[in-house]
Amino acid sequence: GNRELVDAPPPLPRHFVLIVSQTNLPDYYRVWLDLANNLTHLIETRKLRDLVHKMPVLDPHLLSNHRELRLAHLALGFITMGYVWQEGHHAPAQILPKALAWPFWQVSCRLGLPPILTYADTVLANWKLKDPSGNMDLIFSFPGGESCKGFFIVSLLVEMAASSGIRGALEVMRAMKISDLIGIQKGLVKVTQSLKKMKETFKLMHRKFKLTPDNPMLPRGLVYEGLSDEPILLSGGSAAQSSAIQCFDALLCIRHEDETGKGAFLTRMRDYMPPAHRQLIETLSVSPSLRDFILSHSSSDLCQAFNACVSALVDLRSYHLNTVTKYIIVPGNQAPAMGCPLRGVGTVLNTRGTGGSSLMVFLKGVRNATQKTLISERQSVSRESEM
Ligand code: HEM
Repeated sequence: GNRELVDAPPPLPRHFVLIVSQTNLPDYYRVWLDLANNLTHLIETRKLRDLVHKMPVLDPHLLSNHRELRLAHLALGFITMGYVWQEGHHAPAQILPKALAWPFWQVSCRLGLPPILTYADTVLANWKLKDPSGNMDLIFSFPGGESCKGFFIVSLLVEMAASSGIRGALEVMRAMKISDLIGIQKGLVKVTQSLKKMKETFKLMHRKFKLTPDNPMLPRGLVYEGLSDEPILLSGGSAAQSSAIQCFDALLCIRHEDETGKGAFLTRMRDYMPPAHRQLIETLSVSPSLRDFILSHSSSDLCQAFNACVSALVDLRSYHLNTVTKYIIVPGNQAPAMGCPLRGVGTVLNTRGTGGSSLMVFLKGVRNATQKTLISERQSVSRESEM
């Protein structure tokens, strides 16, 4: 099972095992699932584009619920990525045929997601249980075999480790409303533990997973036939679209806005998240500031709990930075042209030609902004003396 991929997969929480993922659509959509299920083979034998050209334009109206829509988005997103990149880096498709573009667009509108493969597709919606003991498998895969699978499954395990932290964040907000200092502290401890678990889980990412998570150049974007004559530029799936980390940033009042555009990039990534996730981040961001609350209540326990939480997020980002260095920046460790195409049709941060320096500046900037949110002894003491 997943044991081949990861050293010691953590057991799945019970509530997770009880969720059965959607893997089927009404029979009318069989052609989508046939293509998506055989994607690796169809890309490797270069048959996918021809089959897409023969595909009928299906009406997405028979998709009746959220889960079917998410599965359809995932399938159409995979087929789209395969279609665009079938011939490799140097010959990406510029026009998405109507049989793909039209239903993908409609499904995306109903979900409030962009018509491109997102992190919410490849990581959050692309798993199924392989056996009752909780081993997971992907629903759809790209060429790139175990690397591709390992990358998605480990990302999913990291997200699962974040779930108790999201609950902790909500507990903090609730406790703050009624000035329950112990409640805030308990919630923060939960978030800290979750961030530590995320980092531990992240370590399951093997160096042998070779992939290109950055976006290759498709500077002119993609024309969605029948929908827009102008090419549309969208970002590729990236863990920067993970809503969990942005929720923690919002809770801990970590601000990334500055002249380098980091904040704008991270805010833009919210457009690639499911609307309910985006909404939660926005609600947390406009809530009264937890940091100011803590500064105004001279409780050293609370200060410590807050700082432990921020430090755990700094640690997670430092670990991520090191991983990125090993995967992307270190020369000679470039992924093969047709690795795992977790790619978009626009550029996010151009790592090519700069030796990855702009990427490192970005990631370090994000980490440093996190660090700056720590409450220093001087700040807490000066507030105390004001009181
Ligand atoms: C080998 C594994 C990974 C690599 C090579 C990698 C690479 C990158 C790159 C290149 C970026 C810059 C933004 C972009 O180009 O889209 C980024 C950002 C980001 N990644 Fe990863 N990533 C990996 C795994 C993960 C995992 C498992 C997570 C956890 C969910 C994660 C969370 C993030 C976040 C939150 C950002 C936005 C910057 C921030 O908020 O700190 N990454 N990553």
